[in-house]
Amino acid sequence: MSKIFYTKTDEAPALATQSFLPIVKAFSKTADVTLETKDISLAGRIIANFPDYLKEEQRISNDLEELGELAKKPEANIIKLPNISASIPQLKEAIAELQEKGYALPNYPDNPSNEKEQDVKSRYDKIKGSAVNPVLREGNSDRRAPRAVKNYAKQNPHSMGAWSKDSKTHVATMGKEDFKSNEKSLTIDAATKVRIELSQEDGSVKILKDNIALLAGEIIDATVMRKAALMAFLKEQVKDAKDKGVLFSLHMKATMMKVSDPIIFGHAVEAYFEDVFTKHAETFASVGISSNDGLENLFSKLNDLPAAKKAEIEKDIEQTIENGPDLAMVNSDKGITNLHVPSDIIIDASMPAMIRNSGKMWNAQGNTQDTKAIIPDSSYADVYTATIDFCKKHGAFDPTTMGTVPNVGLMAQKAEEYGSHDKTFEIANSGSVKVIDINSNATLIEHAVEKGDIWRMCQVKDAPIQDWVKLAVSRAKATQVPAVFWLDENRAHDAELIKKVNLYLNDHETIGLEIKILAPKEATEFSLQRMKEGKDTISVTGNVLRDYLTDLFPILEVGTSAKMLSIVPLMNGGGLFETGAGGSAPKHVEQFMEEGHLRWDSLGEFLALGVSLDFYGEKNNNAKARILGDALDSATEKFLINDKSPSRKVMEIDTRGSHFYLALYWAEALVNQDKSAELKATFEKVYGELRSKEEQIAKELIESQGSTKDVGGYYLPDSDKAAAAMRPSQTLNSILDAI
Ligand SMILES: NC(=O)C1=CN([C@@H]2O[C@H](COP(=O)(O)OP(=O)(O)OC[C@H]3O[C@@H](n4cnc5c(N)ncnc54)[C@H](OP(=O)(O)O)[C@@H]3O)[C@@H](O)[C@H]2O)C=CC1
Ligand SMILES: O=C(O)CCC(=O)C(=O)O
Ligand SMILES: [Mg+2]
Repeated sequence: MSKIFYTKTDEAPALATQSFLPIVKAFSKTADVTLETKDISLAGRIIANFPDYLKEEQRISNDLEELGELAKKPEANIIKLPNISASIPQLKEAIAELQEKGYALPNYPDNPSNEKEQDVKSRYDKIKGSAVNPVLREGNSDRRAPRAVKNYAKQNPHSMGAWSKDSKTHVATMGKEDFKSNEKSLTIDAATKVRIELSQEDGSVKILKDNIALLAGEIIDATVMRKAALMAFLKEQVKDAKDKGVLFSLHMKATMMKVSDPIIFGHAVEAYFEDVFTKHAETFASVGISSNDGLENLFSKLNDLPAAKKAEIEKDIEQTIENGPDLAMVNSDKGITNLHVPSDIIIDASMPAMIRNSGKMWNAQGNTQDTKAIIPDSSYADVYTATIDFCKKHGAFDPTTMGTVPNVGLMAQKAEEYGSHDKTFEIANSGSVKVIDINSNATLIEHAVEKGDIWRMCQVKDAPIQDWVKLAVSRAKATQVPAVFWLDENRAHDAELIKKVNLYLNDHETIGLEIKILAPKEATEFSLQRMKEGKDTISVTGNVLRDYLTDLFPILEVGTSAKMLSIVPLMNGGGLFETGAGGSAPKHVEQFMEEGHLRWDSLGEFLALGVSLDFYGEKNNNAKARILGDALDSATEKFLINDKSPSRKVMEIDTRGSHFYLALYWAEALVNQDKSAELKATFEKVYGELRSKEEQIAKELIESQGSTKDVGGYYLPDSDKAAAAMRPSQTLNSILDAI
């Protein structure tokens, strides 16, 4: 019999699971639904990949690999919570925590000097960054705010910072010699294999990657970001931010674009701290400081130096900050800047948060200030420029009246940038990079490159494109809302995609539907204008815009992307149900440790479980599972109407209290249905008890707050301690245990 696979992940969502999963298990049991947990946490993935270093009893199965295989089967039914896409500093922290817990794992070798270290590094590099989503996402993405969520936001609008016409906030982007401007693209006629090679100036040839299999109809693109142009751009921005008196802030995605963006981040650190890096180049090299890992790592490595040297460097850094433009802060109280950790500022969440906050970010004094948002590559920067310009002109959006922009995103089978991880290279020697067809020996794409340039290739297969067009048409039909393909005919890759979109639209009945193709800037303006007028518009986008827009619009519309329904209809018939569109909210864990209050909003989990149960019922002919799913949907609506989402403040309802109310309403809905007398009878008792003890349970849950919490670890918490911390109401626990 098939099962629902529920993922164990990291940080706030993993804590929330400790409280929510016991409820889900207790309820599902009554409908003969089997649930199994799979560990895709960062710690779990590390442990699973190093069995040869570990004791027998420490070894665990490779759950990600198993789920990846399952995702290709029609019976797949996976509930996927957000997991950490680890930057190098996070990966190193996780390794250190595991070593401390007795796992004899090797250190991450920054500069491997032998084969063994090379093997260790390549295993860790597979775990690093966005390593889970591309494996599980064997389908395209359908993300939207359900009607109940929109209605809730209209009645309970979140705060929106006012915008002023003379805000100095702006986006700075390269526009030349970047990934967008240097892109070349073509569609492959017949299946073949290609290799990527670097012809170096001394005449020698270095193979960067061999035997890349391409299918007929596959689109490939390749491009290069030039280091010299990037450095000149970044230095200009440092100066300009100082001149204009705005915050210097860098926005990119070092997690998802795990090869290119940490390098770009490192260049920004070096551009800002140019004097420091020039003066101390040798010292930095001697202790293995890499600008790519950020300031936090730099400061910790200074401890390996003699005290006087350390003090001298710290003073130079302080001086540079004092003389330079103000830096945007991640945490002003703790002195954590935008340049501390590459994974701290992730563009999909950071730009909308800034736009929601009047276009301001935090400065070192803990005040908000206008900002220069630096987005080096110009591929999608226009979207934010257009949004900022729109807010300057029209003022902030009004959540009580604005429309919605759902998304249909192309991402199946490592589409587009998801497939670039193993085809992105920091160029070691000047020359030219060529993509060569192994069968015909023809050069398909060629770029002249210099040392330090970042070259990358992406691919997108034909079948996912067909599936994406089909999904877009079906959403447009289901909602009768205009659908816009965000594609720019002047961009090489998009021009290839446009040909296919026009071709595959012919496969569908589209009479009466409004379907457009607009470049990202125009698509943003079109959608924002409609949104302001209370009208809805479907955005149909490639992979990166899928990521950006499914935080941007939800954060403006409903305050957070945690409330999104996030479905991935898998191409082979299964279902992957993601929980919201946000990340793993590290800030929330910090608050939980300090104050015992967790403000993770599990609405995404509730929505995902609802569709997963429904899907389960349909696939397994299990009527009770569908009743359970329907009841959960009604419960979620009531939950929203009664506003039982976690509060941000300690001693008010938190994640655990919100789960209790969901259970209460879920039981109530099962009592109120008439399709299954058996379920009704079971839940009459449960509901009666939950209702009569509501006050007692709510009190026990609140009283457990207000003190520090210890769950025995960050990346690998102690599951007994975490369960105890997340299930503090004995009254609730015993009712659930009795189901
Ligand atoms: N699908 C996945 O697996 C994803 C994973 N990630 C990973 O998550 C980590 C953290 O990423 P980051 O960019 O900081 O993004 P997060 O989404 O974790 O955090 C940004 C902010 O979003 C809000 N938020 C997100 N989810 C919730 C929720 N359920 N309830 C309440 N508020 C929420 C909070 O903002 P506020 O304070 O404004 O309320 C939060 O501080 C990274 O490792 C990243 O790679 C990121 C995105 C998706
Ligand atoms: O894969 C990742 O690292 C993050 C993905 C993400 O942010 C998203 O899917 O919205
Ligand atoms: Mg995202």
